[in-house]
Amino acid sequence: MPVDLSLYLVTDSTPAILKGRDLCTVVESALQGGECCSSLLPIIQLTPAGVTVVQYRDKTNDTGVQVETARKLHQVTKKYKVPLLINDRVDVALAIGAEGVHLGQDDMSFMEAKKLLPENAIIGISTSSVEEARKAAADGADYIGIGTMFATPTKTNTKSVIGTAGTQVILDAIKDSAIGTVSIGGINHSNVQRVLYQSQSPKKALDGVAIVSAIVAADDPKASAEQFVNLIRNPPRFAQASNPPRANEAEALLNKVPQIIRNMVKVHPLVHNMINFVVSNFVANVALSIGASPIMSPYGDEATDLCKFDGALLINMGTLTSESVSNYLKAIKAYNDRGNPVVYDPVGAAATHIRRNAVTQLMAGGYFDLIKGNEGEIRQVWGSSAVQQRGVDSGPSTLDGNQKATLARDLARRERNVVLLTGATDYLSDGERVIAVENGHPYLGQVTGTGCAVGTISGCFLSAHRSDRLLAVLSGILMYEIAAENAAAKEYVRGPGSFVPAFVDELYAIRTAAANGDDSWFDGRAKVHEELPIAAIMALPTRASRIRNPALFICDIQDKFRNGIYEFPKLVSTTEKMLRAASTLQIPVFITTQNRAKLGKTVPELQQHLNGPHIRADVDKTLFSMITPEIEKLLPAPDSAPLDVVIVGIETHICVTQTTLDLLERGHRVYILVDGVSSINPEERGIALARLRDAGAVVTSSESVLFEILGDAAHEAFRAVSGLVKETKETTKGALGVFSKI
Ligand SMILES: Cc1ncc(COP(=O)(O)OP(=O)(O)O)c(N)n1
Ligand SMILES: Cc1ncsc1CCOP(=O)(O)O
Repeated sequence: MPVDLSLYLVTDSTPAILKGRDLCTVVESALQGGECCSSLLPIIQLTPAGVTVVQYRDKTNDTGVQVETARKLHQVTKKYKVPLLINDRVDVALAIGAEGVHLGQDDMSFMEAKKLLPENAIIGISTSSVEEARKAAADGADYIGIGTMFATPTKTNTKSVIGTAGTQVILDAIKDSAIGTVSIGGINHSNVQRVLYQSQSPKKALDGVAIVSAIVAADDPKASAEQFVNLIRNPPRFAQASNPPRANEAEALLNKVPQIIRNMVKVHPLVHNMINFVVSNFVANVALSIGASPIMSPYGDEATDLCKFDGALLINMGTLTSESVSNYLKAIKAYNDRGNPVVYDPVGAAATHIRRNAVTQLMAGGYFDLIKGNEGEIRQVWGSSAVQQRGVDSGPSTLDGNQKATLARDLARRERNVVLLTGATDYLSDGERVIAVENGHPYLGQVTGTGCAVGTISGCFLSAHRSDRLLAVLSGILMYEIAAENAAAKEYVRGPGSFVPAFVDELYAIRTAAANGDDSWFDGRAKVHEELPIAAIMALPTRASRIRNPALFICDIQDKFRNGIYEFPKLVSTTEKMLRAASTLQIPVFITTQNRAKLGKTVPELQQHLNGPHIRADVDKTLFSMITPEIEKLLPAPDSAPLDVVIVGIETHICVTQTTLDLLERGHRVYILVDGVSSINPEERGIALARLRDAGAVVTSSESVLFEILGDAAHEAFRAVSGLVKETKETTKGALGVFSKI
């Protein structure tokens, strides 16, 4: 049955939220938030007019009180012609004749509830992953509650906090279904528009938001509901229409750049820098030299006044302190509320635990018009689990140009903003267009602050040119990088030291030329082209880091191969050790055989270890890859919980290779045990392992993996596993002796 989910009120009877008030009175007040229109509408409204659904969620009272309260609430909701759903309790819903129920993953199944409830009852299901959402849609649920959007004190036992990015993935996965969708968790007046805007996938958007505390705990629930209705009806102020690429996009953009620079100089924008202390002075001088007005203020409360100058805010977390994040969040809110541009430079994003957390908090806490960073930083923001960053440098590059372009494009698409991935070539994308810029000079990499200044410059251009953010940032980078080339070409510039003053002079020279309407400095100088990204960043190899979610894959260790495969018994002994450890640690095991009828079963030495609940599959196949449809069905979706697949078996260059590539392609991480894989020709091993390492797999040893899974000598299985390692030390040595020479 269709249900208007736009403003979905979930009740809470805990004293901290209800504050001694009567629940029915609070709910009635919230329902009055749309009273002007609701009496004209049928019981299931199709236009948002105040609270559109109420869910009675009571975790404290016993059944008798719940039935009594639900009955009273139903009187109220009926008056406002709004459906009442009961959380968890089908029996309570039946007792009072409620319009439906909301069920969690651990509650009565959809099918059972469907059997018990009347034909037209509304049934909603909580989901936090793609599989749960797909299942609810396939079962025929009326809507899904997707969450938890943001961590919230109202429900602390939530399975996962998925944010707008996770919600978007779920919406995308069910884009072909008509099922209703509502987001829940930590949603309030200041983030509701962003939740709706940033969660949207190209083909499916949220139908509404479910709110507990922001309405039930509000001093004035009616005013709160009214405010939600207004916010839900309008896009956030920072929302922008997309600019789909046209033919010759780079050329079309370049034609506009001089004009954009002239305009920026004329506007003389203010740029509010919350920037690291190392580069503050240099960056302020750069901003002045291009004709902007910099102010450096790390004090979040000051932003409420500063944002009124309608300039841009730069968040550069280069010298993070314990107070930085809360100050940033205040400032971001002030600029977001006003619709003024915010630039995020996640300096050193992957370097430390504190910085990684700061990235998570800031990404959840506000909207950034531009995210600018090097490869390591942008990968961290994207959510790669294994970024290596030493200090603030990018760390070793793992992506080629095309992959960088794809990363920038996909992050911009996901966040619905603009992303600049900096490096010798800069990749700039708004989620549709990707522009590669090859201007600049190596001296820029030798002077502290030159990267940070790009964030500030971008802010200046974003605030002066609002209609096309990609064009604004492109103009800023070109002004900056051409000035660097001009400075480095001066005969008195001998290195980074003499480069700095020359660079500031050249920025000033371009600014002066632009102010005089002279664009000759730009003629033929831009080294810019359009980059066509590959399919999707999901296809990028996910480099493995720490093993967190292990699974053991045993590939085709069958009798018929015994005589042909190089050092077969040693591979079997490694596999036996891994199977025994998997049983102790209850690691899920997936086994395949290739054409069992012809090539025989998994070898007898391993058979005794192939029982138990952790043995998830034992599949015969003709495919070379182990990722058969049967096994694929059993794997978790990588966006919810990528596996750390430890693989052993044969042949390295055929079935092991194809399994590894399939797993990487699906976003899982793969660890190939050098002492557990073999081929008929030993030379094939080295070639295949090198290829798979390039593709993103980790080539390692059985013992190393076992200790990594344990992680701590205090692990309850430590004694058992270390005992096993000791017991098998001779066979391990033998296997390494032959297999480690790759
Ligand atoms: C609309 C909506 N979505 C999700 C939930 C959470 O339900 P559940 O997972 O069953 O957790 P509890 O509410 O039982 O704590 C919900 N209630 N409503
Ligand atoms: C019931 C529930 N399920 C996931 S989060 C949540 C509580 C949401 O409460 P609030 O709107 O106060 O953050």
